[in-house]
Amino acid sequence: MAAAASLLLGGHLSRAEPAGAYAHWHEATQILVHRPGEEVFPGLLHPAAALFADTFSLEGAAREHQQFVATLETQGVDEVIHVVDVLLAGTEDPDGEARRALANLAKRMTTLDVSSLGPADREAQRAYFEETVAKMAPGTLVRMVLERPTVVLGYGQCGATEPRTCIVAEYRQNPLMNLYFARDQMVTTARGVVLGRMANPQRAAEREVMKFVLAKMGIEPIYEISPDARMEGGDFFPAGERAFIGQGLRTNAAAIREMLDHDVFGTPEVIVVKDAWQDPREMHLDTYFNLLDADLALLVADRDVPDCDVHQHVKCLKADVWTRNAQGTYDLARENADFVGFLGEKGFRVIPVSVADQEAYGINVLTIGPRRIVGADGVSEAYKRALAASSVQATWVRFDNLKRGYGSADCISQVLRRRPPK
Ligand SMILES: NC(=[NH2+])NCCC[C@H](N)C(=O)O
Repeated sequence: MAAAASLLLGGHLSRAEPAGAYAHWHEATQILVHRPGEEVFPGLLHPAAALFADTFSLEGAAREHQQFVATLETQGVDEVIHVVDVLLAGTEDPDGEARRALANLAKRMTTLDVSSLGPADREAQRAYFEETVAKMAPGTLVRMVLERPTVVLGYGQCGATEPRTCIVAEYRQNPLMNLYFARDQMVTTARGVVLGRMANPQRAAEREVMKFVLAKMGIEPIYEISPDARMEGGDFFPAGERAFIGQGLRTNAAAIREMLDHDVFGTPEVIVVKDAWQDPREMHLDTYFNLLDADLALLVADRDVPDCDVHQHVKCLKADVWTRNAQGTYDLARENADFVGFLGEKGFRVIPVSVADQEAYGINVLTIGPRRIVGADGVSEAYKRALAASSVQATWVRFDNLKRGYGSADCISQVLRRRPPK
């Protein structure tokens, strides 16, 4: 509520302290989310093309998202900020800067295809479109951003009773169906926000919208991954002295190299977790690994194999350990170290999670504080007992629809600020 109020009053949310998360188990205080809306509809027609696991009820997913946000608020998260609220903030004034900026973004996300028109009509239609955008309601501009329509103009008949030639249109869209997975477009490190590059073309445009949203919140990314590299937020965990980053299906070595070279982590150590399996069921590090506290981690049981051999066991994890030297650059201190062994060495006890509970998104829980998580229900009683036995306080919400987009609580939350313990 505080968030909505300051958006309305100030027009943006800029603050003295920059965004940042020093450790994944520190108390989450500001979370950016997007409730799935009409932009998801085409994905329900062909889930695979949308990077979804299955079709689902959009109304159901929206309701589940609302309940998730309500749960975060009752669990004490200070601010849960919605992408749409940021887009709309301050746009009531038709001559204001906020509306002008939103209209420009909306125009960049929309295509007016005049290629089958004659030269004079092209110009006239472009001008007409400009005039139309200038009069649009802010909500229409937001739909343009989320649904990314293409209006294909051509010549046709005005109607059955009117044989004149008219301009007619066909409509297509390239919507941001996965925007609700708000973890993935960026990472929040100890130093600030790094804007990623999505691995799949279906999600490529999400970064521009998130960049706009961050700017409006007063958050300037400390770095943006270059167009040739790939990095998605689901692969990253800040962990105090160190940061973990997955290298696999979605995030590549080139992006991690850039992040090291530009010193975006701000940690003495960076652990690159190398996944040879590269299967969509475990597309990001946060689908098979998670951190619940300074000494407690989750790992899918069939990867919890010490001293494994990648040639024998495709889900075996190896880790490259980079350490920061006196010049502030990183050296490769250990290559292909045993990941499970490394966790033990650094004092993390692992709760092994069965493949069935992993598939129920039991690992993709959101850590909102030390040993405090919010996750999707549908996991086994045995798993709930294992968490309780490690003093983990878990709140379970129903995500029957939402998770069929191929993700759960962690994937839908971008924690922009975490508060270190006093
Ligand atoms: N952090 C995550 N695990 N995100 C899951 C993203 C799911 C989304 N449908 C995709 O394929 O990109």
